[in-house]
Amino acid sequence: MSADALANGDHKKVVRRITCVGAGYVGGPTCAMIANKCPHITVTVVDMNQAKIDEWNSDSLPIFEPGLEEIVMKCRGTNLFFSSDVPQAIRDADLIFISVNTPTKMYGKGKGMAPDLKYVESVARSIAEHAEGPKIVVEKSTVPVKAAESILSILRDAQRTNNNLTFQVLSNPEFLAEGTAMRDLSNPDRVLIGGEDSEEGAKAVAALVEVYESWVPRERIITTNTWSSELSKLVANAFLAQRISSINSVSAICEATGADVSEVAHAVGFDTRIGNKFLNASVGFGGSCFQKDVLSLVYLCESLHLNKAAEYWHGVIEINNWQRRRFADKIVAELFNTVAGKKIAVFGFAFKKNTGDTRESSAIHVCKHLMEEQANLHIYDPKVTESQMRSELAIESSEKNVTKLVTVHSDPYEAAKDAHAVVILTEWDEFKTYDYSRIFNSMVHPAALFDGRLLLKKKEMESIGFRFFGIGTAPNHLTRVGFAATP
Ligand SMILES: NC(=O)c1ccc[n+]([C@@H]2O[C@H](COP(=O)([O-])OP(=O)(O)OC[C@H]3O[C@@H](n4cnc5c(N)ncnc54)[C@H](O)[C@@H]3O)[C@@H](O)[C@H]2O)c1
Ligand SMILES: O=c1ccn([C@@H]2O[C@H](COP(=O)(O)OP(=O)(O)O[C@H]3O[C@H](CO)[C@@H](O)[C@H](O)[C@H]3O)[C@@H](O)[C@H]2O)c(=O)[nH]1
Repeated sequence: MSADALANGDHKKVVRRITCVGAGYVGGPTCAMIANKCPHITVTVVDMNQAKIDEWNSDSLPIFEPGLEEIVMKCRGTNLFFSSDVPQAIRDADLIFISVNTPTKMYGKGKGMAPDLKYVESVARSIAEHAEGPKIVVEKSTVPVKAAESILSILRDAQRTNNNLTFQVLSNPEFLAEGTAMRDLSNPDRVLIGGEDSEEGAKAVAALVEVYESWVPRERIITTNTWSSELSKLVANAFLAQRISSINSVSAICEATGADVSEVAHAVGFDTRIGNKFLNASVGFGGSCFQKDVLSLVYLCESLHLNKAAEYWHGVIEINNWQRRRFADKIVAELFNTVAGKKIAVFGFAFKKNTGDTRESSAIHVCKHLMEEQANLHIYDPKVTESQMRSELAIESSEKNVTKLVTVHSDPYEAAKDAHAVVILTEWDEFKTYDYSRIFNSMVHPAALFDGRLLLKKKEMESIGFRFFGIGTAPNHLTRVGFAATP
């Protein structure tokens, strides 16, 4: 983009070259979508991880997302490029997305709560070092409120020594969910763009709006001030996570009373003010975002001395941890209070279906508790690799324990053979299609089935012969009419 174009507000098709720093779950799919929808824009995705860039340039992409491969294969080499030459990509770009990871900080002040912004800062410094002309810099990473101010301070410092440089920093958080990333990107509920409350800020916002307008209806593109945009991302994730913790807390009430959590969710969700989405009780939410972003919100509240608000949001995490633990404890209790030396088949290790991502997966936590009880775990997941499972579990346990207690299978029937129990931890659709009579017949009896995702029908499984335990599903003696639950 020429300096004149930005200064004159001549933003029509001024964004011709986009660079995205960070070729991960967000950077890769988002840029593939932009390249596909905007043939007039050249999109370059860069990463400091050369191996990852090599994978993006190969036939075996580093992440699995339905529909991603087709688009990458179509656009790669035409207007979509993957490179590790960060300085060159910065020099070439009109607009730069910062799409790097912002994990929970594991050291120093804010340890275990605050997001670690060192990667975001290092990108800001690279832009300051290598930019030769005006740039629109866009926070795509999830960051705390006011992060744009820090980025701008670094960039403005570079302006002091180079008059050709002008920078605008926008917030454009990403709302895609893994497993449905391409669908979410091509048909988003909304695109959110926050910018500086100034003429230059408005021009930069308009330039980014124009990029999205190539495929997103204008009324779904929301523009706000920078801080509202940054905060909205954290709040959206906190609300979603809160819904899951709410229904999970209800699942415990159901198990103790004879109510059924699926029926309660169905009845409650019929109220249009409440809505029926995101009310699936589970073994707890996982993924790289919910826990991290709720903790970031809690940390923000604490930093602002809003302790009641901090406590409120922290409850969402506490319920999630409680739910995971409750489920693991239930398995041990129902297997006659000991799982030591028993074979337990685990179906599912990814944090949700249709992804190979295991970050913060509830499966890790449940497996960890079972390993502490010396269970022999036989794990099957359709997408997660053996090395990925082993390295996740080694962080929580020890490599020695993992070697001793964990076997990974490529066939679910083999995983279940001679097992005392099958435990379902991810909502993969294929788990609904298995021949459970065959599985039951191959197991040690009495054979138990623990459904942490409410995928299977209790009555059907019981008629096969399983002792069945589903999240939010009461034992049979509680569901009989005439039973009075004791508070
Ligand atoms: N994963 C999701 O579904 C999702 C959805 C919405 C928002 N987000 C947010 O988007 C951001 C990115 O998440 P992600 O899941 O794509 O992360 P990721 O870990 O998959 O990818 C981040 C990439 O950035 C690279 N990187 C880090 N610092 C760099 C630097 N200085 N120069 C070049 N490359 C660098 C890393 O090597 C890595 O490949 C996070 O803030 C996250 O909270 C994630
Ligand atoms: O009713 C539900 C819905 C989800 N989950 C679990 O919640 C976790 C997160 O699921 P989901 O939100 O679908 O996936 P993510 O990829 O983590 O996406 C969330 O986090 C992203 C990163 O910030 C946001 O962009 C998305 O909008 C937001 O949905 C997974 O473990 C799911 O199994 C439930 O237990 N019950």
